[in-house]
Amino acid sequence: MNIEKSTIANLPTKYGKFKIRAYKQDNQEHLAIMSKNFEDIEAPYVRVHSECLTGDTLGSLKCDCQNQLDLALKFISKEGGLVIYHRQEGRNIGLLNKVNAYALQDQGRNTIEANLELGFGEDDRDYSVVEEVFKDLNLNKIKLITNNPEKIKYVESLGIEIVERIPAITKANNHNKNYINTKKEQMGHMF
Ligand SMILES: Nc1nc2c(ncn2[C@@H]2O[C@H](COP(=O)(O)OP(=O)(O)OP(=O)(O)O)[C@@H](O)[C@H]2O)c(=O)[nH]1
Ligand SMILES: [Zn+2]
Repeated sequence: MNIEKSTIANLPTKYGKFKIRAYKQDNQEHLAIMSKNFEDIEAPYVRVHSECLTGDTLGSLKCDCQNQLDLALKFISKEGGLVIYHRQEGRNIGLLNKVNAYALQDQGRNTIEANLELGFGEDDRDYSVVEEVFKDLNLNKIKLITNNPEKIKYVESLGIEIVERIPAITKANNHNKNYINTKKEQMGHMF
């Protein structure tokens, strides 16, 4: 696999001081956001956060992404570990298609039905860059922050030991409760 990686730089944030390294795979650029001391931890906390421009940047209430990112960065800054910011917008259908999916959701489709109606799978993400990040940073034992059983399965398939799973549950609102319910009922997410 052809992966290009940056050198490591400092990134002071409102959450604390992190180090960052960018990874480029095909046309997607991803980021590892690491707490200062994570190399010294036997099993660091890891969050794989898939990009959601509408949530992460604009504060959309249609999903729980911004709250989950906020939770992960606070937690990792305090407890040690890393967030992999995985640039696969809209479960990897891209921003334009996600907006089309949102328009279908405005007409009553749920998050899965909208994707299928547009000719995509319910979740088209590919996590192969995550394997490269784990190798690059010598991670073989982690504590994974997620509700998503697919992420757990993927990490375990790499031979990485998950010593603990930390739920990424945040407060729901009127706009995202159906979305969260669909993830729970139809995608097996552990809420
Ligand atoms: N296609 C599509 N993508 C969405 C929608 N809402 C959020 N997303 C994308 O879904 C991804 C986040 O997925 P989630 O299901 O919230 O969470 P997860 O990463 O699978 O699982 P957790 O680790 O438990 O948070 C991001 O890439 C978002 O852009 C939607 O309605 N349609
Ligand atoms: Zn979102």
